[in-house]
Amino acid sequence: MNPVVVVHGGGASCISKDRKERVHQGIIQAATAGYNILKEGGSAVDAVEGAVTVLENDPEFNAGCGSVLNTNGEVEMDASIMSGKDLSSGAVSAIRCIANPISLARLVMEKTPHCFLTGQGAAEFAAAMGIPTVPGEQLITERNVRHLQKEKQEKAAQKPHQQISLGTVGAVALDCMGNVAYATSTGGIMNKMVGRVGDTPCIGSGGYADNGIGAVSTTGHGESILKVNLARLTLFHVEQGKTLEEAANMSLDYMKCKVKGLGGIIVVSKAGDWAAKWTSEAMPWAAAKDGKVHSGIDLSETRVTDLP
Ligand SMILES: CC(C)C[C@H](NC(=O)C[C@H](N)C(=O)O)C(=O)O
Repeated sequence: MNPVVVVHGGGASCISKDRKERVHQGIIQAATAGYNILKEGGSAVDAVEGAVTVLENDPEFNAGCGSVLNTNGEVEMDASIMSGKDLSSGAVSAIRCIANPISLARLVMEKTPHCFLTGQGAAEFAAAMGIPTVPGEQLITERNVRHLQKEKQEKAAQKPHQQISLGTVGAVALDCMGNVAYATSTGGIMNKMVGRVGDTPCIGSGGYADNGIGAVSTTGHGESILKVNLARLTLFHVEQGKTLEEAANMSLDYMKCKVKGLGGIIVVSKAGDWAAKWTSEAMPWAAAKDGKVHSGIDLSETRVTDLP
């Protein structure tokens, strides 16, 4: 089986030109990291964790360092991961002071009898697993401090505004053994209430993986994604015989019509086909397969480069 990895960097609105270049670099780096793991015989779970870790460590994206701030100016993160082999899943929500929530989600999947840990219990589990804490400020970027201020001012003035380009991250992969997996990680949405949990850690909404069908990772307005179970809905359409593009468009359209929510989807099938679709203004994405990486941010341009 030829391995495939697809990554996304959130459902973005207008990205400035110089930021576009940095976002593009980051997304390619993550796809390459995931692909190299698969090439070296790593599993789909290893690949999605590896790709998402690269993006959590990149301050341009809304996950790990670079996460958006809640209404108190703090970072609270959500993440989940799933193996399509046996549907094993791991999720964490409202996580503070940890560099890589996706690795904690994987530990929940592999080292506990549970699927989902939150708040204090998740923090205690992280400590027990030897995951170091980082000072909260280490995850906060100047850009997000500015954005929170702006968001609060606009809200106070009741100006119509759109959430600016954020950058939730996700990955899907198919490995040489025919296993699929997904991973999604986020700081959530800016100016959210303390304790707000979105779609990202919820299996079926923030992602889904089943070897019999494929794997999906989502981004977008979490409350809308939760209401329609966007990831599982997409795979349902694939199960019904739709192509990946049709399935992604159908579930995104449904979310738009039913709850006026915008978002984006990456999907890989058990056969190794893939698609990236969005109803937000843009979505940074990259797909690595057969030694090449295809990538794009908006509809204006798709690049193809050879993998090193
Ligand atoms: C405004 C939206 C399209 C931006 C998008 N946000 C998420 O994906 C947030 C995540 N699904 C949640 O609700 O917690 C982003 O970060 O790029």
